[in-house]
Order: sequence, then structure tokens, then C-alpha cells
Amino acid sequence: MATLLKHSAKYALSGRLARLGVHSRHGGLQCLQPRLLPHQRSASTSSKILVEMDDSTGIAVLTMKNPPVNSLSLDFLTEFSISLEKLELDRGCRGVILTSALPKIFSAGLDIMEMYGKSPEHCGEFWKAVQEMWLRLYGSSMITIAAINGSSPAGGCLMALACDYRIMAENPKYSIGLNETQLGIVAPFWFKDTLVNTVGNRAAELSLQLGLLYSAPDALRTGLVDLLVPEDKVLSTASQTMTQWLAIPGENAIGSNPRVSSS
Ligand SMILES: CC/C=C\C/C=C\CCCC/C=C/C(=O)SCCNC(=O)CCNC(=O)[C@H](O)C(C)(C)COP(=O)(O)OP(=O)(O)OC[C@H]1O[C@@H](n2cnc3c(N)ncnc32)[C@H](O)[C@@H]1OP(=O)(O)O
Repeated sequence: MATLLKHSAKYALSGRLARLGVHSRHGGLQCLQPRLLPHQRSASTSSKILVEMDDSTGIAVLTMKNPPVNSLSLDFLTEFSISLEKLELDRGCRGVILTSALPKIFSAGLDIMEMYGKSPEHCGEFWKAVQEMWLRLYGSSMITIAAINGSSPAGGCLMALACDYRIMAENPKYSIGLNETQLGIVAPFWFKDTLVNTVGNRAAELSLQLGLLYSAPDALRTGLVDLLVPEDKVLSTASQTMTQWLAIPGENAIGSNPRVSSS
């Protein structure tokens, strides 16, 4: 925690700027245009989340757009959970692709400023929002695919892990992992369990104890991600993969998800 707090001063200004939406160092604000295709029929956008729903396929693309690094602030998490809940309630929506509008970053994880110098009430609310995000994603009855088009440390990695399938850009500069140990904190047990369920016990032990951040090829080798593709193919591959999953007869790809089905 000490190390985490030490980093906080560095992150203070950016956090405030991000909330004001004025940070453009990563080109974030210029690349937030909806990518509606002709056959798509609906798009909804809040300040930090864009949802594009293709009614003909039942596939929604949920794009995170919280510059500069898609940090998981209370505002962001609230919008994220509301967006996911709306999709969950939409009977036409069968699959969600989660991706980032920002170049180079999927998500930087929890917004450090939300944990620094805040009241216990605020911390409680923030922590509840983090858990809500995870519960909604991990327990979703839709197929969820993370299209990881940038780095994704800590809470950003948790988000990807909470999806059914992970496709990552094969860019050697991107990294992903639960690196909390390196920040001087211990990953909560539900972060740990989500990792164990994905990569198995031994890999999770090493990963958590050493706080490893994996390059894209190492993430694939460890099983942290399922597929690497060229950067410009991440979204289209996610879309093709989703179509394959949704074609599994009787919607069994959804029904046999051990996280949401007891049978
Ligand atoms: C209330 C809770 C109660 C109890 C719980 C307590 C503890 C439990 C913790 C649980 C587990 C924690 C999980 C987490 O997710 S902690 C957050 C971990 N994330 C990180 O450490 C990421 C740090 N960031 C980076 O590694 C890099 O920034 C990144 C994402 C690789 C991008 O690199 P780069 O492109 O070079 O960009 P910069 O580093 O220059 O950053 C740009 C800009 O963004 C600001 N920033 C980065 N990360 C965060 C963040 N997580 N939160 C807020 N702001 C962030 C950074 O300060 C820069 O701002 P600047 O103004 O300098 O431009």
C-alpha cells in the first residue's frame, strides 16, 4: 500500500484531468467516434462508455473511453455496471465484446486517486463498485470476450480475466497481469480466484507472488490470454470468435458456463 500511495502524487493530476475529460496525450479524445456499421441499429454512449449494439447478430461492443488510461474510477465503474446491466436485460443481446478506445491501453486498473486521501464512506462506495463490476462481468449470462488492444495491469487484467475469452494484440510493448505485489499490495482473494480459474494453481502462485506482468507472447504461453492477433485484427477476430461461440447449438456455450450454471 505504501508503494501504491507513493505513486499517487504522480497520478493525482491525471486523475482530475481524466474526470474533466481534457487529457489528450494518448490521443484519447480524438478516437472516441462511434464505429457504427450500416446494419447496426443502435448505439448508446455515456461519458466513459460507448455501447454499439448490432441487433442482427445480438452482439454488443462495449468500448471503454476514459482517458488517459481507462483507470477504473468510481464514475467509470458505475457507468460500466449500468451499461452491462442494460445489456443483460436486453433479451436481444447475447454477446458482449469489451475493448478500449484508447491507443496502447486496455485499462490501467483501479484509479489510484480513488484510494488516496478519501473518506471511509467513499472508499466503501468505491470498493463496492469494483466488486459490482467483477460480479456483473464474471457472472454474466451473455458470452463475454475481451478484445485487449493495449496494456492491462492489475484491475485491468481482472476485467479481462472476468470475460469468457481473451484476444490480445501481439504488440511486444503491451503487458498484462495481476502485478499488485509489485505495487506493495496483496491482490484480493477474488482477484486470485479468478486468476486460478484461468491459468491453474501453480501459474497463479508464481504470477501473484512475483507480481508478474506478462508480455503478450508470455501471456499466451501461461494461458492468461487465449489468442494473439495483429493489433488491427483484434476487434474483427473478437467478432468472428463471438459469432462462432453464439453458433454453438442450443446456446450451450452460455448454458455450460460453470460460473453461472449449476447444472
Ligand atoms: C478503497 C479501496 C479500499 C481497500 C483496498 C485497498 C487496496 C486493494 C487494492 C486492490 C488491488 C488493486 C488493483 C489495482 O488495479 S491498483 C492500480 C494498479 N495499476 C497500476 O499500477 C497502473 C499504473 N500505470 C501504468 O503502469 C501506466 O500508466 C500504463 C497504464 C502502463 C500506461 O503507461 P504510459 O502509456 O506510459 O502512461 P503514463 O504512465 O504516463 O500514464 C498516463 C497518465 O495516466 C495516469 N495513470 C496511470 N495509471 C493510473 C491509475 N491506475 N490510476 C490513475 N491514474 C493513472 C498517470 O499518472 C499519467 O498521468 P500524467 O498526469 O502523469 O500524464
